[in-house]
Amino acid sequence: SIALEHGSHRLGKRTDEMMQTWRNYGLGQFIHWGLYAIPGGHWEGKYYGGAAEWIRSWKDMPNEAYDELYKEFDPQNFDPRAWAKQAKSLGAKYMIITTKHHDGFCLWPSEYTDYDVTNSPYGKDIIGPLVEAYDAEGIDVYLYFSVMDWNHLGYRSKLETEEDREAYEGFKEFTRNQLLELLDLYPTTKGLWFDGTWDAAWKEQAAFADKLETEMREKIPGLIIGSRFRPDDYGNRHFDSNGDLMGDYEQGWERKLPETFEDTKGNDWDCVMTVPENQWGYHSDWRGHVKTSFELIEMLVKSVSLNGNFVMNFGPDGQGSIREEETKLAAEIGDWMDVNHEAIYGCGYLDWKKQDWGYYTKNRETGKVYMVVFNRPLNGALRVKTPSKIGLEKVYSLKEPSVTYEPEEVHKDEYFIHLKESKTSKGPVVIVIEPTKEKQQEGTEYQK
Ligand SMILES: C[C@@H]1N[C@@H](C(=O)NCc2ccccc2)[C@H](O)[C@@H]1O
Repeated sequence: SIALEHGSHRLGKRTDEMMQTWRNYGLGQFIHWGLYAIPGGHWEGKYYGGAAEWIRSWKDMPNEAYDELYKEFDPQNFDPRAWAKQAKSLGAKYMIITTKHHDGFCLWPSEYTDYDVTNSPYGKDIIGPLVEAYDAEGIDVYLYFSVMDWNHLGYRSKLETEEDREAYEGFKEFTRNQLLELLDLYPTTKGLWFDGTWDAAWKEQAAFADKLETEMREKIPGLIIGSRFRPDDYGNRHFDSNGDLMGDYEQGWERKLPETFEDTKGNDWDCVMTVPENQWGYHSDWRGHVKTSFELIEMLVKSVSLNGNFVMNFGPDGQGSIREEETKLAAEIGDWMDVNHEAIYGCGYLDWKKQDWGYYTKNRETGKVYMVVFNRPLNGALRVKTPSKIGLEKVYSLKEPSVTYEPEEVHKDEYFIHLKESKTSKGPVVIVIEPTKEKQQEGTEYQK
């Protein structure tokens, strides 16, 4: 292996309480909110086809025009308690809020810049009331922070001249100050979700980032930081030059999902997902495919079945309202979660052979097995192959637990479970198996 000073500092998973809590969330809510919600993907009557939160980089949007938008930020509809209540009914266990996106505008009163909410007509802290409202609903709060900052004069994407390097030192100090300030102001935050760390300039900062990550972890013991923050000695993020995971979980699944357990390398991971194909900030004209609640539930279940968390994105509009499409999805997913959350919370990977009807999840505490059925076989017979000597002690549906199923053994350790579920059931049906205790399959303990 390659000698690294600033590579991964831990092999294997974190096993402490805060990480176990993180591992058992299942479902999270991402919120992308900021000045980009004001133009909402349009400028002077023209439609911007890129991601709405990147509109400042659009050739038809003069930087000067974008940089004046903070003078219009006055979201009178902003209601953090309503947002938190909606997240509760969705069934989200944690929420990630953009404190500062790539444009550099800060939703909290920062001592280190004037480019923040206190200098907008709104004039008040946004992050604090959100943290308070979500804490009150029992939803853990994580802070999204973009290292890339188009507003700061010291920011550089690459370091070419001596002047670049001097300016960038100031930018690094500014970045450190803002991060420590956020942890001081919002000490109940459970972790940081970093973004905008792909620049060559940042990839040269292994030592600085390593020291800063240590400082942040000292400020809030147990703080959870993913693989997208710091580069190793050779500029590698997510996995260091020896292939070991940086940070506490893999943060590489943005708008995509792993297909197999092997794709996850056995690590903890999250998938962050947009409702349209590629809009995080508010865009008033969603084009292309907009995901249905059925598709989002399948992505959620697939994530949990592979030991990941699924984080669904919301992009409130310029006045602070949650758009109706997202409200509708939150209600539909919430209704399904009300009945089936037992197959999500505290659940993870089960090493039984994947079948066509859908996904298995396993409750890490009870060992109960959940069959989440998305593809009902035409003959209604769900095939289940168990590891040898594991039987199906008790089988029932989460929706109607009183109705038990008698599995039909069609081969050794292979059964058919004949679905009785009424065809009208909305969304995937979940069948619960309480496996016999003959012998807990070796190896599944590791998957925890
Ligand atoms: C979570 C999302 N990340 C931001 C983004 O720029 N993603 C595009 C991207 C993703 C991975 C490598 C480079 C660039 C988007 O604006 C969202 O904030």
